[in-house]
Amino acid sequence: MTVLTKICGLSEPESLRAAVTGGARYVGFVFYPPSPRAVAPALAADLARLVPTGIRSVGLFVDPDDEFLEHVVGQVPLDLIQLHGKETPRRVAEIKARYGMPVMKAVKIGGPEDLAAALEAAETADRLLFDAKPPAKVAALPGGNGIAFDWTLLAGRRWPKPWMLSGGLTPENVAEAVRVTGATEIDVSSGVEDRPGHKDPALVRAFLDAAARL
Ligand SMILES: O=C(O)c1ccccc1N[C@@H]1O[C@H](COP(=O)(O)O)[C@@H](O)[C@H]1O
Repeated sequence: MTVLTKICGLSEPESLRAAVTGGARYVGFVFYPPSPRAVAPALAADLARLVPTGIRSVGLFVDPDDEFLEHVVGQVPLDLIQLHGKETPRRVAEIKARYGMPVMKAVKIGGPEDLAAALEAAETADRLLFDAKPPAKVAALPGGNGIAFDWTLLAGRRWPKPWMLSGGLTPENVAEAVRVTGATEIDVSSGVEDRPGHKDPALVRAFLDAAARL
C-alpha cells in the first residue's frame, strides 16, 4: 500500500532535504505568525525553490485575509493552500477562485459530532485534512499540537474528496493510525521535532521510513 506523506512546518534546508530525499510527496510551510514553525515568506520562497518537481509545496494559513495571502502567494511558489482556521465553505471558494490554487481544508475532530463538518467543507474544498480538535486552553494553536484524536471515528468512512490524516502522528504510531483509519495520505509536524518548531532530520527520515514500510 502506498501512503503519501506530508512533512509540515519546515523552516531549514537540512530538514527540507531530509523530507525530499526521504520520499515526502508534500512539504508544508507555516504562514501563521503565532506558531513556533512560522516561516517568513522570503525564507519560504528560498526553501520552496529547492523542492523538486513532483513534490507539492503547501502553504498553511489560519483565517488569512486577502492582503496576507497576496503577500505570501505573490512570492512563494506554492502548489496547494491549507486552511487550518475557521474558514467557511464560502471563504474557501473565494480563496480558490482568487488565487487559482487548490485548497485543503482542515477539519478538527474531537468526537463523532465533528464529522459533519467534513461533508460541509467538502462542498468547496478540493481536499480534506483531519486533525485533532485543539485543547480548550487559551495558548493552544489551532493545529500542530501533537495531539491525536480517536482514529476509530474515521474507520470505514468514505469522503467525497481526497483526504489526509494528521494530529499527533509519530514514527511509532503511524502504522497503527493508517491501519485503523485507512488513510492513504498522512501529515506530520510535531512528531518529527526535537523541540517545538525545530524539525529533527533523523526523525523526519524515521517517519518517512515507517510510512514506506506500510
Ligand atoms: O504546525 C503548526 O504550527 C500549525 C499551526 C496552526 C495550525 C496548524 C498547524 N499545523 C498542522 O496541524 C496538523 C497536526 O500537526 P501535529 O503533527 O499534530 O503537530 C498538521 O496538519 C499540521 O500541518
